Amino acid sequence: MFRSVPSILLAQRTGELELSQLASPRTLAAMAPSCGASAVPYTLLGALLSDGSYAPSWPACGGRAFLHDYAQRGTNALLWAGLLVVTWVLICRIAALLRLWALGSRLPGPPALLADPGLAAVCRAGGDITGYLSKLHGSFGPVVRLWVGPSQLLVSVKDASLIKEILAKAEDKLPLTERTYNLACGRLGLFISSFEKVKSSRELLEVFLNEKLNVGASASSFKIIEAVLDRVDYTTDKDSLDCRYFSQRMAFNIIGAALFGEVFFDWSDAAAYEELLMIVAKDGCFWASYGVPPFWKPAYRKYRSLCAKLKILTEGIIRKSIDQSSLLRHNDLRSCNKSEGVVKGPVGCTSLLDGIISGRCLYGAVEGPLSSEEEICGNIVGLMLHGISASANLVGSILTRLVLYPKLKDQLYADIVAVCNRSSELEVEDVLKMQFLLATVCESARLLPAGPLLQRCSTQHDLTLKSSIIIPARAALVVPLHLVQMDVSIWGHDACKFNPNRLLEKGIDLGEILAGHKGSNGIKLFTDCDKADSFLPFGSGSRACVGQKFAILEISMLLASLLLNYEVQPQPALSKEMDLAVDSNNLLRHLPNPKLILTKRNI
Ligand code: HEM
Repeated sequence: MFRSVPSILLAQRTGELELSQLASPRTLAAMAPSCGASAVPYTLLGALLSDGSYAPSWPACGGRAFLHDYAQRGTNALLWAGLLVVTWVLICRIAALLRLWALGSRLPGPPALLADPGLAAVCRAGGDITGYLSKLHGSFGPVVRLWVGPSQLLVSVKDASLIKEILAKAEDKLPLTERTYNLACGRLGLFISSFEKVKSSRELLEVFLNEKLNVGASASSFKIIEAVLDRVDYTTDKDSLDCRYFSQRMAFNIIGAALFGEVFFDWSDAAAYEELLMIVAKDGCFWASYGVPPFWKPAYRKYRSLCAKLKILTEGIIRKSIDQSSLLRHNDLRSCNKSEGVVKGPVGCTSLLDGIISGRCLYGAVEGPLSSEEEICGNIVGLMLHGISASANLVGSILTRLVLYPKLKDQLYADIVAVCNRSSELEVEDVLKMQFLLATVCESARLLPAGPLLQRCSTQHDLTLKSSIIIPARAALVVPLHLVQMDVSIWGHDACKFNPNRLLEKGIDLGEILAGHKGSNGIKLFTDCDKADSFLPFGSGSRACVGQKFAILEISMLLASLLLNYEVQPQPALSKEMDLAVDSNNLLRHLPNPKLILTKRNI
């Protein structure tokens, strides 16, 4: 058998070498008598520590052989180490895959093929995932597993108590969600997969969002809503407004003003920013679904350049907002010094951004999750993307109902007028008393969740549920929101019907619940456990929406101001189309996009 070069050299040193064992002419050359009899050191350390007895031939001959051999051995060692690492990674991957298959196949679901053909067909046709999951839950029960690919397991859960447990235990978001936000926003501390990493950013944001709704801030909150209404854009069509576009404008201005303060209203790039945000929000998930970013595709490169523009515009408005806040703070300081000598704390923040910056310091003097400038910019873009699309969706559905059901509009108007004192300005406390209005916003959110599936996962650990079901780590957990929030066994025979009164239970004060809510785990609006666990438009548990209270109250404030100041009607020509959207049981078959006419009320 061949011997390795090191063993030959070792043999050479010990004098046991036989010529027949020489492996190559190069080794022979290395051992030629002309190189002198002194032994070549075996290691580099040996060479350095040697007494120099081989010096006459080193480096001319033995030295070269030694270096050659040393390089060869070094390369071999590196290759071996690399091979061992790759083998180890592969073994771990295969073990994890086998484990996933073993645990996954214990869950009920269609026969385990590597990728479920039914789901693939539904996705290819851009079809109804909820309908497909509904059929599977009918056949397999409240927990169903599906193979999306050989290493991708999807587990859908429909039972109220299991959902509660899962949403509390599965603390991570799907890596795809993080990739989507990262692609669009750059580095950010919110919306990322790992709960551990997002925890403190969530808490900080919640504090500032709730602070915006503080009693002291209430007047300025309504000023924002009034400014938003003043900006209702009649330029495209003076007589009517496209409902979807109007809702988007409202949401854009509310979230923008909350984040950047009133400077947002004078921003000349606002329209371009809104357009960019909408494009980026639409395509983000598609591009993030590529495992390797498709740099070779011109459409992808265009998307990246739009994201870069979005970032530049965001940095611009952040700078404006910071300038305005420092000016205001400077003026405040001067007036405070003159009057009482007291300086305002972060409660006096003019915008959410101002709050975030003064709470954590923009320039990294305080280390923390929201401390880097880049991260603040990323978080702001993320909040704009998520907040605007989710809020616009909800505002749009409520406005549609207002024009579809004139009775609802009258009821809401009566509720608003009964509470507010026309002689003084509206305040947040007033809205907290408008029970029917709050119930309308929440019931609309129940019927039209922001997306069809609530998604979670546990990236590190398997989830063991009380019912001894084990869900393997990294499986995508989904809750089909339409099925759960319109489940007849929980919500009654009128589960699909719009009925705000279901939230107005005896002894329940929605305003009190909302005002008292401080945590970040979701608000409990129902006393019935199953209903509370199945009401998930804002999610629930460890990753529940931190903007829930803010969104419900801001949207209620917007509607209160809108209905108080304007008469909202559908465009007459479209009334027939509206009728077609509602069936004989008064159920909305699909959400149309009506044109609205707003007429200023004579107050
Ligand atoms: C009608 C409006 C909104 C709806 C329907 C909505 C809905 C949701 C939903 C379903 C989630 C995922 C929850 C879960 O996985 O359990 C979420 C997360 C989140 N929402 Fe909202 N949201 C709205 C408005 C807002 C606003 C206005 C903000 C802030 C300005 C906000 C901030 C967040 C944040 C930061 C998260 C991520 C939490 C995390 O990853 O830990 N949301 N939202």
